[in-house]
Amino acid sequence: MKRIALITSGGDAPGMNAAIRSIVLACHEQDIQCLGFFHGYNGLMHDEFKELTVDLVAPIIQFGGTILKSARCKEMHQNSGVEQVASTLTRHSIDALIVVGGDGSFRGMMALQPYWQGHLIGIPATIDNDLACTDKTIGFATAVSTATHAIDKIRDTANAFERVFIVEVMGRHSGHIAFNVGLATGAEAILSFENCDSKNLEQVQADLINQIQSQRQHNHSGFVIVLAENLWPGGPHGLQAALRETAHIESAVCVLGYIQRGGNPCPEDRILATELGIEAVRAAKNRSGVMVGKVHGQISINCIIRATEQSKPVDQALRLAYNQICQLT
Ligand SMILES: Nc1ncnc2c1ncn2[C@@H]1O[C@H](COP(=O)(O)OP(=O)(O)OP(=O)(O)O)[C@@H](O)[C@H]1O
Ligand SMILES: O=P(O)(O)OC[C@H]1O[C@](O)(CO)[C@@H](O)[C@@H]1O
Repeated sequence: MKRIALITSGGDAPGMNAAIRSIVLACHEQDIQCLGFFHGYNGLMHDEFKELTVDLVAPIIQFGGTILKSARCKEMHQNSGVEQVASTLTRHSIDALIVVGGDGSFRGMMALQPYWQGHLIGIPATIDNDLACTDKTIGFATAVSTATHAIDKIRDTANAFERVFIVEVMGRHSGHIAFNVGLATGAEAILSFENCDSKNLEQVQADLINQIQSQRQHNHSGFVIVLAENLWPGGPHGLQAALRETAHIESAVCVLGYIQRGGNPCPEDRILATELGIEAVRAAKNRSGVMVGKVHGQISINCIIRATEQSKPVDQALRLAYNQICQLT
């Protein structure tokens, strides 16, 4: 193997830079040239790249974002776009492409498979943690930590004003961030896909109102609701209006948004990214169509189809813990 291409794709995740660094260092050690293409699949489409050297990546492990930039790329949903990417890889005599990204980015690799003979390796990196075949994705631990610290601050003002707060967290359509952050902050309520029947939100709303009203009778502290994005019609403001209109409950809304995607990666993400980067280069020699992950503390290499198609529910133990805490408080 002489030459590897590398992209970061989809939502950026803290730890992507640590993965880039590790891949480049592993390539250097094995005399493999490493070309970094910019802006996800767009860079492969438009031949926008730079050779990644040890000097370039040496100081980046602690930084959020990605030095290769990231993007979504519409053209990848059409055969002509995929063919263009394949032709760039062929023209540069690339032996393997490593994609650092989420499930969509891996679907891009699957689309590429029929058009390109080189080896395709995925490294899971998304704050959403919605990829199977790995306990955690790169960026998730940092996002949970960032959101936890933010809600701790919100808690102070919620208590001081005895206010209900609706805090929206990211996760696209999965509740990994919502459940972990909700438990870590002692949120009074977690509303996510896993514990709310989206076809019966009226019942969810009625239960929530009961919970708020009964808490009001017993103590005068704040009430923090962690709400998963894309769950409630109209988002957190929709829920805010519903609480006001049906029960005269006033609340404040805080959308944590992109703050969860930024910032320096926590040690756990740096270490995970470093391990997966090294393993990805090793796998690129003789495997293709696989994702390198970590399951129960061990490196695990699985087919990207399985990683993207299999669902990864929020840990049952986490949901049980939340239910028990709710009964105790
Ligand atoms: N079905 C598909 N076929 C081909 N390419 C795809 C497909 N789905 C996604 N892609 C490519 O991968 C890119 C990234 O996908 P997406 O926007 O879903 O982010 P992601 O990798 O899932 O990361 P995150 O969810 O963290 O943002 C898309 O912009 C597109 O270029
Ligand atoms: O950057 P964009 O395109 O607004 O995407 C936001 C989405 O990306 C993520 O941050 C990562 O997948 C999701 O949590 C969120 O729904």
